[in-house]
Amino acid sequence: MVRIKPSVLKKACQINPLLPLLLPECRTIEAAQQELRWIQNEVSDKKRVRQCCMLRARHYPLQYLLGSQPFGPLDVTCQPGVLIPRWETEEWTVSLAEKLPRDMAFDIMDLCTGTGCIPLLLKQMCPKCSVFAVDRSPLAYKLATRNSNTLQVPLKIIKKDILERSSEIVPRTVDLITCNPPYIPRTTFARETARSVKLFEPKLALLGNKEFYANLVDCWMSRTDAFVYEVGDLSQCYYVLNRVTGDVDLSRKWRIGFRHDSCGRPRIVYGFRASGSRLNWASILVKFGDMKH
Ligand SMILES: C[S@@+](CC[C@H](N)C(=O)[O-])C[C@H]1O[C@@H](n2cnc3c(N)ncnc32)[C@H](O)[C@@H]1O
Repeated sequence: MVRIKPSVLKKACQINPLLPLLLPECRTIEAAQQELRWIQNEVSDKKRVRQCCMLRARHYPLQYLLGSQPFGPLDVTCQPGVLIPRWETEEWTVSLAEKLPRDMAFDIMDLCTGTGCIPLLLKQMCPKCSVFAVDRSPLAYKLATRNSNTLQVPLKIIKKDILERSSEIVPRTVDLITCNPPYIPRTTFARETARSVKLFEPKLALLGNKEFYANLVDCWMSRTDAFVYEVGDLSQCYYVLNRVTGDVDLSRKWRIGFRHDSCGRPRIVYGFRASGSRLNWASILVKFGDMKH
């Protein structure tokens, strides 16, 4: 990472002596000023504002300090030990929610739910749906429950390891599965992950690779009509595509697409049954991404 020039630090200090503490994370004076305003808005006590800035200098995440993160129309409570919702996830979740039918009752299950941000937003925007949310972390389970209660968005929250026998999680099939699994491979974690994430966000939420996409094909596709899975790179999209096209039965029954985020990075692999579903997924997901199969 490029070091901050002494001239920038000096200029920041002249504006406000707290700004240099925010520069290591914010990088520019303008971004540091914005962040200081956010902290001052949330924290009235001057001593506490300084403490927050000192924690930021040590790369402590802003959302853990302020206690929340906007996610679409919702303000989701954040706590250490549970992944902070990302803008990339918010972007596709809002786009998906806008495409789902509002006037129909159907079932959604969000796997690896963390704060519950994805199912909370889907349920908020499609109130007739029944929405399940699953996570193996006790902290995530507690926080998703708290978010569901405080936002008054009812979810059925389940504490379970999804890589274990999936049949025991919910008693039936669902119309749609969403999932943002841990997808950063160990080999790239140390090199490519931001320091604040490496130091302060839970490894359980971050480290993973093909196992969650293998689990999708092996366990979950038989129990849903459609799925939307976040990915970290194109190899994870192609893993799912190749597993489906390499299997005569799956290949005949399923359509698969990829979606990029607004920065042009691969972000989603999604799929739906070609026929026989309660909902017309081909028309719902028609402009969600690019069909590959
Ligand atoms: C990348 S985070 C996503 C959190 C949230 N959905 C979001 O988008 O902000 C992955 C989540 O998966 C959970 N997790 C990891 N392994 C799991 C497993 N085997 N079964 C269920 N949940 C798991 C972690 O606890 C974490 O909350």
